[in-house]
Amino acid sequence: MATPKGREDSSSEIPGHGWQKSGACAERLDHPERLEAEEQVPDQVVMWRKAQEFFQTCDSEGKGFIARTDMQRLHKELPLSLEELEHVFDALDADGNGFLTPEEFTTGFSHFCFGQSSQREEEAGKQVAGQLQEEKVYQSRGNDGVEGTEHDEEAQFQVLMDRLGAQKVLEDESDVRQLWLQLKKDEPHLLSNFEDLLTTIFAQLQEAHEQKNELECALRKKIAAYDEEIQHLYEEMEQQIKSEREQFLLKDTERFQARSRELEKKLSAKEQELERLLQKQSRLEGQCTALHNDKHETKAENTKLRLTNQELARELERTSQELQEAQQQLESLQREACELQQEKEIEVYRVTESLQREKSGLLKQLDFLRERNKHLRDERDINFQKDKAAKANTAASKASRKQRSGSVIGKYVDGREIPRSQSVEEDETFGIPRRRNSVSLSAYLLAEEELGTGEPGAGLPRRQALRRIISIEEDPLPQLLEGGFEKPLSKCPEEEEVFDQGAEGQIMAAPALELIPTSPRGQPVGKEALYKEESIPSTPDRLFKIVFVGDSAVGKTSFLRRLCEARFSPGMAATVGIDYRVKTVTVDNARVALQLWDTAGQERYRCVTQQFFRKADGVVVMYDLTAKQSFLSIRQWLSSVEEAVGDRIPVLLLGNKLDNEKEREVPRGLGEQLAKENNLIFYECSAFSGQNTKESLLHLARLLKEQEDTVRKDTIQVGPPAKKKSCCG
Ligand SMILES: Nc1nc2c(ncn2[C@@H]2O[C@H](COP(=O)(O)OP(=O)(O)OP(=O)(O)O)[C@@H](O)[C@H]2O)c(=O)[nH]1
Ligand SMILES: [Ca+2]
Ligand SMILES: [Mg+2]
Repeated sequence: MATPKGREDSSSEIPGHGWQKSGACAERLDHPERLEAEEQVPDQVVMWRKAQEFFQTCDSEGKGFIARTDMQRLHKELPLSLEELEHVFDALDADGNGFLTPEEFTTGFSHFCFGQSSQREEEAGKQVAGQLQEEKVYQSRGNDGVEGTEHDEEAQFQVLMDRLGAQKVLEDESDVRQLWLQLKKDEPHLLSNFEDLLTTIFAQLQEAHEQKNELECALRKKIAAYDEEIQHLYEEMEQQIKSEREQFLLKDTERFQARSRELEKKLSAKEQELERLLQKQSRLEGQCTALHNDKHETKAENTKLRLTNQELARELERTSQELQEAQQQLESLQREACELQQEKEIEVYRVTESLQREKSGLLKQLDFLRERNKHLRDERDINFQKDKAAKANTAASKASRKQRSGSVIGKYVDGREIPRSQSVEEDETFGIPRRRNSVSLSAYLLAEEELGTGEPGAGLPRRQALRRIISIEEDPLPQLLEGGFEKPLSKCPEEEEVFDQGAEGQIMAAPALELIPTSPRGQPVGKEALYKEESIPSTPDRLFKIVFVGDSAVGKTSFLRRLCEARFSPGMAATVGIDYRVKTVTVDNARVALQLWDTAGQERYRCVTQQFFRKADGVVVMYDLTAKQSFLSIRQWLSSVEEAVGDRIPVLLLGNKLDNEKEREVPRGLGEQLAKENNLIFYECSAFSGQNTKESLLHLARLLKEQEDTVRKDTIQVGPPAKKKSCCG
């Protein structure tokens, strides 16, 4: 729509509800000098005013913006259809948010107007150019005629189209050409309107097109911006994602690393566990193989043991059979031994009987001879006797001070003086243990000795020697106990003289009998002592043989005398060969008979004493604690005992003469140490005072009894419990 050239000035402020001074207009108002410059151009201000009126028309509620529906109100004001108004709204809504701000409205409107006017100027220029062209064309056409007319119309139409710039907006011009030509023919007066309309439309279209282009380019820009933004955002997003991812990866890596570390730890733990399990498995396998081998070995051992067991069982069976046979033989032998023993005893009693008869015969003869003697005795004899008695006393006292001569008993040991009793020969024949039989022999022998003063040594008259038979102290025979001998004994004390065939062969009258210590009953003290202890003599439960050894003069004989007769005789004669006593003691309610063998300490009798060790059950080794040499010989005695009997029998070490403390040469500790080294029983004692004489021997007797009990237990354990049977019934 061509707008009037004239311009109105509008110097008035445009009050606006929401109106902004925008763009050029705002500039004009701020700079009035410009306004003059522009008074020449009032159109735009008019347009501006128009625009303001339109905006207010649309924004009747005064919201400050126009919505689509408000735009419809312009329908009355403007010759535009609703669609066109829509187009216009879209064209004006630069930011496409569905609302028109005052800026968008005025910008769009002024654009439209200004664009129009500039366009118009352009168009005007073009028009002029177009007219010029037409004139030319017309000039040229003028030459062509009718054809030329159509051609002209076409050209006109083309010119019009060109002028309108339809090429840009119209794809197909045929309809318009047709309409134009139609109008040109039918209604040429409308042609200008039509052309105007076309112009407007084309302008608008063009504008729309431009706007569209602008929009497109704005859009493109926007899009570009958006794209850029999106790109930017995208990049940011990318960055973020990347950083996120990196973080995530980092975290993930860390987590992964942590996890992998954890897993590594777990793995290493598992590996260690596995290692341990493998070791354990190998150990267990080792144990298993070891057990397996053990099992085999055990099996093999088991079979071996089973076989051994079977062999042992057979062996045991055989042994028990042999044991039974041995026991039967033992029983038969014991029976035989008992029978033999009884025969022996009967024999012994018979011999004793015969001996007694002989003795009583001899005694009678003796008495008879004495009677005779008494009558025959003259003064010479009496003088001689006195001299002899005096000499004998001095000799006896000298003898006890100097080396002593053999004991009385020793004379008999040579066998020269007394025929060996039959029983002794028989004993050797039957090999029966000599103990019992040696009792009869030695009882006989002892009886000899006892008859004297009890002081062997200075020769005892034969008479007293004989009397000793009467007082058989050990194991008195039953009929003897009927007191068959008391009578001759009681007679003995009046008899002072007894001949004695000493080992040296000299005959000496015995000193007056008053020397002989006798008990009130006129018996030698020893016998009484014996009775005291054995109120009711009975067969002892046990019988042990004990041998006394030690250097000469240590006090063996004195010890035995103290023990058996409870008395001490100073100035004892040295023992010759062997001497023997029996002492019965009670140990733990058992009666134990001790055969005490007294040996001679002097070197020259060593061979005799040696042979007596063989059958010993126990040995007593004695030294004199006032004579060091006698202690030094103990080791020698011990070795000869060991040689003879080994170390299987108990040995009692006695340090004698404890009463003589002031002359002690051997300290107690030495004796204890020696005893400890050789596992001996040790006591210090005194035959003189009797200290420790019984205790030491009781200790030895108890040890012997315990040893025998142990041996018995073992024997009984081996075979079936044999019936308990004493040998002599
Ligand atoms: N002080 C004292 N003297 C004693 C003791 N025991 C013996 N005697 C004396 O020592 C001397 C020797 O005594 P015997 O008993 O004959 O010695 P032994 O060991 O029998 O000597 P042999 O028969 O030669 O082996 C005698 O003079 C005794 O009186 C004692 O305990 N104390
Ligand atoms: Ca808008
Ligand atoms: Mg002696």
